[in-house]
Amino acid sequence: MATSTEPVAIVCVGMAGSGKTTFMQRINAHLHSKKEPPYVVNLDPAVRNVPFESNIDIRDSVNYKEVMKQYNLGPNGGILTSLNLFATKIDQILTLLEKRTAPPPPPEEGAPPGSVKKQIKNIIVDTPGQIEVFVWSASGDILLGSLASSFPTVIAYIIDTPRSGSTSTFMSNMLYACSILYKTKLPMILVFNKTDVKDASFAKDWMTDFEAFQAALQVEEDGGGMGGADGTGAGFGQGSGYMGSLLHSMSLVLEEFYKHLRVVSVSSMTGDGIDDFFVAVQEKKDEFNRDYKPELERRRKQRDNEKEGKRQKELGKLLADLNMDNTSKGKGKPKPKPKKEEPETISDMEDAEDEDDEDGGLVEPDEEYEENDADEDEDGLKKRYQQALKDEGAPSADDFSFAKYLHSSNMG
Ligand SMILES: Nc1nc2c(ncn2[C@@H]2O[C@H](COP(=O)(O)OP(=O)(O)OP(=O)(O)O)[C@@H](O)[C@H]2O)c(=O)[nH]1
Repeated sequence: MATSTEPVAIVCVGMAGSGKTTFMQRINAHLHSKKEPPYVVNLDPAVRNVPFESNIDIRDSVNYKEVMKQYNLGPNGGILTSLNLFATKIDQILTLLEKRTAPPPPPEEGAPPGSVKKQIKNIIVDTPGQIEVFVWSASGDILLGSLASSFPTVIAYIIDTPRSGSTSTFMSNMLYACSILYKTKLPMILVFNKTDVKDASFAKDWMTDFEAFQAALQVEEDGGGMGGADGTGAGFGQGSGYMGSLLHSMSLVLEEFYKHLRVVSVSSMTGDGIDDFFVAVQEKKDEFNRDYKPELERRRKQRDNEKEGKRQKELGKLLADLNMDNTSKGKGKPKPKPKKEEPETISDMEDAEDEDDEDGGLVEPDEEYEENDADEDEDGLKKRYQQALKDEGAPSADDFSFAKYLHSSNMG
């Protein structure tokens, strides 16, 4: 059962330049000032300098430049492959996180009050600016999924407020956030950053008041511009009715999506709004435990059942290959192997080799196998197979003797 001391994982996601790293630095400093130092994880392999100390840094285990050189990749491929390599260590990472965030042992008698260790309550995670590389990759899935299966996990989507000033750039950002929410299926906080440059109240209004968004849209249409790259609304679309009606429809569609979000405005530069952000984290943590966790557990159970079904199927196939199933029971001899035609061409030969490979290296039982088999109890054999097919736990002594038995019968 969830407790309020249970650590929460905050994953910072956002477009390049939105201020993720500066925001990470700010919340890190904030937590330190509250004497609640967080556990810091950096998942951006391409970042040059991180202005804070990380407890786990992807760059310590994967050299992004080397990965690019070795696999002949571009920058995005390099980040993706680095994340893939890092994701293979997820078990070790989780073990470490669980160990570090566990409640400390009770203090020894007479220990000075300052020496008592505090439990880590926040894990903060920085991600690459190439959102799609992280959110839409298998490794991102593994990293986020594993984190969420161990800790309440919250996505902080960082938005560059000054660059979201026009209705179209604002809408693009919201659609991106929407896709992340549906892909990760984790609670999300929208963090409007850089509010020292531009106040985010306009964005809050647009999200809560449909009329306000429509009015802004009208002003932009009348002004003949539908949002330029600078976020000011100049230069793109030139007031085309198409853009206006698309944005209008989008705002209606997104109304439902907005209800699931918590919005905060902060300045990573000045520290404004950071307290608000942590209130939002607490709310979303409770929401995770209430709504998301049962769904996660349901999905995990479903996956386990599917895995078990597959395992049983494999077992059936294996026994059928060895002619150990009920249909062959009592018949004594395994089915004779059909005589293969001599290959006439190279491709025939390759096909024949492929067919052999499909057996997974298992050869048909021969006469000697059959003799050995007579002594072998079928049920016992099934059990041993089941044991061998289990993907967890160390192999038993039985497994080794059975492997030896299989090996010798194949060699015979
Ligand atoms: N004025 C202002 N500038 C900010 C704020 N937060 C970040 N910046 C600036 O925005 C720029 C980008 O910030 P970063 O923290 O490097 O952004 P990022 O999202 O980590 O960028 P990538 O690492 O490329 O993904 C830097 O020049 C920061 O100084 C803020 O709250 N206010």
